[in-house]
Amino acid sequence: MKSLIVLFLGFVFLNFSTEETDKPELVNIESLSSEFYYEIRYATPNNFIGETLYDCAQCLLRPEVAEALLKANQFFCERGYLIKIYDCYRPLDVQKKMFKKVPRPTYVGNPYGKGSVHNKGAAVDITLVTLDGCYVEMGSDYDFFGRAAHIDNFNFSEEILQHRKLLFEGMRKFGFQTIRTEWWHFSYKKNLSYRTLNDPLPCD
Ligand SMILES: C[C@@H](N)C(=O)N[C@H](C)C(=O)O
Ligand SMILES: [Zn+2]
Repeated sequence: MKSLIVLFLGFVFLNFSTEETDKPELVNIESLSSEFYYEIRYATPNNFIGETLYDCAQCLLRPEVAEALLKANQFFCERGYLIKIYDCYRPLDVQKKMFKKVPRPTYVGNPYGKGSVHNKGAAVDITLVTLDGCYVEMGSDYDFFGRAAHIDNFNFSEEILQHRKLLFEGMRKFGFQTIRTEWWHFSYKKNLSYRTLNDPLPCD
């Protein structure tokens, strides 16, 4: 019995140490693929706070989430579109600033409750663009907090509904979940074991 317990503890310890030493917690998606477009709004004052919140424009994600996003991008590419990234990992302190401005958990995850899946490096805010980077209409601007952003609002042209349908289909296919109030937000399903982070973006 004693040796079984020792064996079990050894196994648990080895698993933890492998996870902590071998795998980086977050990867920069640019190091995995050059096929994304970027408009990291929180690295500019053009966002709903009106202030620059990040020191640099980077998309950091859990490696598993980054791999899933690469697969989704390939899916869209085969259909004539690519992903444009608005936001990925977001430090908890930035979440607090956002929540102070918009204390509505349906639009900004509550940093004093569960937080946001962005704070775990496991959510993305994205849209689609054409292969050469041209705008694709989704029915509202990014971070428009109102009915026009809701995914259960079907009061749009057939073209917009088709764009949204494709976006949701591609993302769900590779393990992302939608939320009802924001067409651009996708949380990776398997995020429960990831911890919340507050490290600033690693800008050189
Ligand atoms: C603030 C917005 N871009 C967003 O990501 N909202 C969700 C709900 C979040 O904060 O997790
Ligand atoms: Zn989001």
